[in-house]
Amino acid sequence: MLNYFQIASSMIRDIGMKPKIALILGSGLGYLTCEFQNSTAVYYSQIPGFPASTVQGHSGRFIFGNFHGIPSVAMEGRFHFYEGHEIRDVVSPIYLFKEMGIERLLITNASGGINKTYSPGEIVAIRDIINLGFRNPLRGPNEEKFGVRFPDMSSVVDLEWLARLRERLCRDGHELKEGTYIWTLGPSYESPSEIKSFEFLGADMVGMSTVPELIAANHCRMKTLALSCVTNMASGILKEKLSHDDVVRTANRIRHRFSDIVGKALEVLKEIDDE
Ligand SMILES: O=P(O)(O)O[C@@H]1C[C@H](O)[C@@H](CO)O1
Ligand code: HPA
Repeated sequence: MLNYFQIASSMIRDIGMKPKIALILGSGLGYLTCEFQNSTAVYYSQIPGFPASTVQGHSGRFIFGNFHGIPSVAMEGRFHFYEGHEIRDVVSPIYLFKEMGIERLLITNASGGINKTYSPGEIVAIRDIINLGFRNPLRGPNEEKFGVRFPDMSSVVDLEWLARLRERLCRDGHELKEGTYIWTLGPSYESPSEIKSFEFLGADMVGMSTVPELIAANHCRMKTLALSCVTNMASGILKEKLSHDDVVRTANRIRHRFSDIVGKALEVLKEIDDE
């Protein structure tokens, strides 16, 4: 296992800043780091033993900088199980962030909409998850320094942060929908019959990431918000075939709205932390 403490300490020392929040940027959503001020990049390949990112729309680097006045670090490129990584490696950034002293995490992703009230380009907050990947990143010996053997999963996101963001957006005349995200292994998209069965299970969105990250973040008690960009309706709902190029294109198309919501999520966080 990587020595997260050693890596985190040397990164913080070399960069000369201690981030307060970490962001994981999903497919096509890496553009948020353009808004970082005084930024420094650290490529995953510069970190000995760290996994490499292989997916189009995921650059494979950390960006450190000031984001909406908060010292932040963002992952441009996450690790997916389907890339061939071990499940523990998929969540290695979460424990690295924890060792940097970070208590807040904002996860983003691209997903397929199962709930027919959603439409492509809509941003939905994840309220709950279904682990259909049947992989758990906590399998194996428990690292007691991070968390307990059997973590409670009754709320995988920080409900106060979510409620405050919802209120804030409502004041501006926008509704923030909340839904359940189901994780499949990928990399093939789902079949129409799979989507019908996921709907029956209670899922609103489907994707190939995020669930392992939420389990690990919950394990080490990081307060997390998760925003999903519904880039397409899930398989079989509309006539169109699914393609990753379209996923990335839609994520890019809604960049202003996405960046506005993320900005407000950080603003409400400052209010919460100041209280
Ligand atoms: O990293 P995310 O979950 O945003 O990426 C989604 C899931 C697959 O990696 C890819 C499929 O288009 O986009
Ligand atoms: N299915 C799985 N993952 C996805 C999808 C989808 O329809 N869209 C974006 N990521």
